[in-house]
Amino acid sequence: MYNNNNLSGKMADDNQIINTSIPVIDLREFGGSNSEKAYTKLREASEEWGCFRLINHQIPTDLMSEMKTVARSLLDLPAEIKKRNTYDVARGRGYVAPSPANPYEALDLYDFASTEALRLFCDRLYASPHQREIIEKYVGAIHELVLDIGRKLAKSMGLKCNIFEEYWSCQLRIIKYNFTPQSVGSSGARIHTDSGFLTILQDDENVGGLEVMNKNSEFVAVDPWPGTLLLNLGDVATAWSNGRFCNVKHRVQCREATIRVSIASFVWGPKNEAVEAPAEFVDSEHPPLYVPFHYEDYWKLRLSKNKIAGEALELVRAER
Ligand SMILES: O=C(O)CCC(=O)C(=O)O
Ligand SMILES: [Fe+2]
Repeated sequence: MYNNNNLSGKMADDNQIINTSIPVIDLREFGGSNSEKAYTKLREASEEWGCFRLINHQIPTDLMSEMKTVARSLLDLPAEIKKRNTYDVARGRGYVAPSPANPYEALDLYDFASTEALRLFCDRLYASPHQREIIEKYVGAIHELVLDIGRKLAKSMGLKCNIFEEYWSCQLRIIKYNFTPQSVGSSGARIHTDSGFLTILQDDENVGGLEVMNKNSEFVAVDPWPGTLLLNLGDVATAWSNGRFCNVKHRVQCREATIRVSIASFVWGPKNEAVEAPAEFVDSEHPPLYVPFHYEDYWKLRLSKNKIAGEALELVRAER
């Protein structure tokens, strides 16, 4: 997640966009005759890119489009109502308002697996019974997918556990970019890595602009692909895997003067435990790269140092 206060502005450099595609992971290939290949592909995508398109997943297409409609209508509510979206007043988390310099606005549902958090989010925004039902179904389906991906990622690395078995903090964020003719060519979300382990992104089905960085530090455009999801790995994934998983750098560029809506489901970190590489990833050739840390402490550190593109991991490096 990036610093909400400083998202926009033209990019200083004029990075070239590369015309290749990010890896595609087909969930139907797991368990069938291509299963072994599918796990290898998943591991390679996670190590080399830290992101991939997920196709043939179990979130129904209808639910995805209904959720998009709900997201749009909540983001279209009057500002006074959207401002009621707070879950942590002390830290200022909740509704992010757009400003002339910043075309981005967002509503947050922290802890989407909690019925109480869901109820509060809906109550504060005066969501209709239908909207509540859709949000509840959507976060339920995303939660199932998170668990499935946690099992598959672990298996792809030769582990038997489910990474997200313990209680992990998670957050649903619905985002609207109010792109105007003046914002074309500028940045809607500046370059960042996500601070947690995993992000499941339902990007806009029509409006592009999302770009991810490959291993050669080139930006690759992530074109819309309706019905699919984009999975990103963040800083916690890099720390947990003892440096094997890539925390993908990405940004959103304004390509056209239109509204862009995306829905991000973040899986941040274990609630009650430190982020630490499993013993299987550590040996004399692979000493621990990072000290164990609690996600919330890392999040605060990242924000206070304004290091949002993965650099904050240097601050939790183990001594050599
Ligand atoms: O809106 C998007 O497509 C990406 C959003 C994003 O990267 C984030 O919220 O961390
Ligand atoms: Fe992101």
